[in-house]
Amino acid sequence: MIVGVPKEIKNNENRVAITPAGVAAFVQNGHSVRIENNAGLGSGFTNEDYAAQGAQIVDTAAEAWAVDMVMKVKEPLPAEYSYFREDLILFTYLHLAPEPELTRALMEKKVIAIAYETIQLDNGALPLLMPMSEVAGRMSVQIGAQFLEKQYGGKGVLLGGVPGVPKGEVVVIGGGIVGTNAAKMAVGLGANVTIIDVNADRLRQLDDLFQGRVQTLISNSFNIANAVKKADLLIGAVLIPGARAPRLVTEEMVKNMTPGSVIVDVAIDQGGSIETIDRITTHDNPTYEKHGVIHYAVANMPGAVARTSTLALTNVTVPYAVQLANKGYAQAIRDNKQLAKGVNVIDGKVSYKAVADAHNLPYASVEEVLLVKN
Ligand SMILES: NC(=O)C1=CN([C@@H]2O[C@H](COP(=O)(O)OP(=O)(O)OC[C@H]3O[C@@H](n4cnc5c(N)ncnc54)[C@H](O)[C@@H]3O)[C@@H](O)[C@H]2O)C=CC1
Ligand SMILES: CC(=O)C(=O)O
Repeated sequence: MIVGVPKEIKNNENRVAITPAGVAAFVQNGHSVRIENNAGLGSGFTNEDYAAQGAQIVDTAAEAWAVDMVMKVKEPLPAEYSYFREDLILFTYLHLAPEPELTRALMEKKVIAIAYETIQLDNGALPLLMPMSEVAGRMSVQIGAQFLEKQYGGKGVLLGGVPGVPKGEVVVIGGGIVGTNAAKMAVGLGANVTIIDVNADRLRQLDDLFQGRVQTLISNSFNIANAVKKADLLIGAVLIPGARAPRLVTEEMVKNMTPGSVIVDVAIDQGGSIETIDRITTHDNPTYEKHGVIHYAVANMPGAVARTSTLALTNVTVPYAVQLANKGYAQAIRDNKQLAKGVNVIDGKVSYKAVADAHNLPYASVEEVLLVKN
């Protein structure tokens, strides 16, 4: 199989879908890899590093897309839709629930679209989302701390406080991977931390993990309203796999926050969990202000720490990609239930229920589609 790796084109997206070690893994398994010129530079990998492992460096995105399987980091942008074609395997983050146009384009061109973020283990874990959630969770607190500084428009609160002065209040909604990593950083800085989750068992685990150093609260609108009101830094970290994020924080709740507070909605890639977040922001222009509160809604946070993120991401994606290349997509999906959960669009049909529901489209299970197709 020929595997292609285009250069990422999203704003300040410095990650790349493969490292030289990944090229070596494909080549050892008898495959060829085409990498777009300088695709790895943002993560510290040169053309020569890739070529030394047997990759072919190509000058244009078109050449990197003219392959059997494309590996990317972020969802394709409209400028890339023209590269879609029937039976192309696309392996990347897709986040289709808030992306009707991309969903339609993948369906129309009958791309086999496999989303990193919905590959799921039997215990419910999302192994290809996890490393980027670890990164974004940790970043959310350092970003929030920065925007709380006066020169960035914040209220001038130091999250850890100092002796004799109240600590900052950090409220995290969603106690999964992002939420836990955010809480670790916030506790480390000495802030008062509240974690809100809908899953009482998860709250028990967090209470154990943090040994009573965080306040846990069950998720309901009463608890959320009270917690949001006192938050200096509010972090949105909820997820229902594949689905549009639930809007848990209303505009009224945001109006009750004190001016200069900061919201970092990490869940923006699934459409966002805060009512006043009405746009995706970029690393170039990461915030806007509404009701006196700073809103941060960057959908590719890990792109800013690309060296760490590329290594962490490719550690987990490449083994699945090698399975797809070795067996072909149909056999790989049949053999691996976890990988099958990643298939969001196949043969023009939506094969992930939450995505079909988000767009009011018919759903067809991947097994059904494969039976008819082959
Ligand atoms: N903006 C960015 O650059 C990045 C965004 N993300 C996104 O962050 C979000 C969170 O990801 P993970 O932590 O990995 O997910 P996760 O599945 O580990 O955690 C989500 C948590 O949300 C909780 N939850 C669900 N509904 C809830 C409700 N109504 N109230 C309170 N809690 C609720 C779940 O019980 C779970 O504990 C996802 O949308 C993910 O794609 C991840 C990495 C980078
Ligand atoms: C998860 C995701 O979309 C990202 O890392 O950019």
